[in-house]
Amino acid sequence: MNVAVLGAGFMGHGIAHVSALGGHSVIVRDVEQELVDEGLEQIEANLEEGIEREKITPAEKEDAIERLTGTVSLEAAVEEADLVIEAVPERLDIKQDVFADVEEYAPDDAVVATNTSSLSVTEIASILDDPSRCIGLHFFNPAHIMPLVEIVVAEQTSGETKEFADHYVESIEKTPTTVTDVPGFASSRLGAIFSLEAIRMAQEGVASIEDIDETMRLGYNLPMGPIELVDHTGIDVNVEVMEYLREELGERFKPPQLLKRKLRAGTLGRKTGEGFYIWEDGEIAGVSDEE
Ligand SMILES: NC(=O)c1ccc[n+]([C@@H]2O[C@H](COP(=O)([O-])OP(=O)(O)OC[C@H]3O[C@@H](n4cnc5c(N)ncnc54)[C@H](O)[C@@H]3O)[C@@H](O)[C@H]2O)c1
Repeated sequence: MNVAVLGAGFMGHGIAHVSALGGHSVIVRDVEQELVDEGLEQIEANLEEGIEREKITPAEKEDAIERLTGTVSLEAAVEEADLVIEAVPERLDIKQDVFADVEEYAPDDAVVATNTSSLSVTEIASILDDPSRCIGLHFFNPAHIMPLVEIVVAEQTSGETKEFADHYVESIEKTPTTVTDVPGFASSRLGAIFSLEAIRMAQEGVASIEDIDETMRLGYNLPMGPIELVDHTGIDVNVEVMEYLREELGERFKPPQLLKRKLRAGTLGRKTGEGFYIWEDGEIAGVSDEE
């Protein structure tokens, strides 16, 4: 199928990567050519790493690269799409603007999916003339490695759209879970509360961020501690998710001051090289001294 991925950032390039490896023709769209190019370069680097780790063969990499193109034109990206997946910033107005444009240029029967981690899919879909073709496809970061896709069924989603989404997730060899469209779905709601409490504990001096993360890694057999996870997924994205959950579900989701300070300073975690930790080449290289 033809897949259009809108946004070539962290999630967008990962979704494009797995879609191309799954045998689909993929067009990635971002607002500037430089961002498109960076996304495509990142996919190539991640595919190369896949070869080094013996997850894919060099031929699979070449085939995936051949199926991938990039553009800054929304029309060119979606005009022949069977499936459009948006991975633009986590703001209702931006996502709705994007969907309104998609409806103008995409075929009438294209499925329109959002990778929102917390917004209401039902509300995003409401901008469409035909919201029955909208669904949530919630990938996890990094999308080319994480095996789960939460399929979020909006109030308006048709059975046909859900079936199409199941089929797509299967084609990219991910495991789907299905959730109804409630704030934070199953994953972000629980994940946010976990990270929030960890940051509050660091703020109160209960333990260092490294010790909090180490405790959860070793004590609960997690691959990553809850504060490291915030750096990994992006402090800006986390604050937006927490603010939304706070509005919908209550004060227990209020972002801690320490997290907001980092947002204001522009130290957003792995993607800017510093958050709670210092990051070099995607790995933790130390702890930020701004604690
Ligand atoms: N980062 C995560 O861990 C994670 C996990 C799951 C879901 N998500 C969700 O995925 C979405 C994207 O997050 P991200 O971390 O990839 O953000 P990001 O900032 O890395 O990427 C967003 C990209 O969208 C581009 N963009 C902005 N407006 C656009 C438009 N109109 N058309 C096309 N591109 C546009 C930006 O230039 C940027 O490159 C958000 O909804 C987020 O909640 C994020």
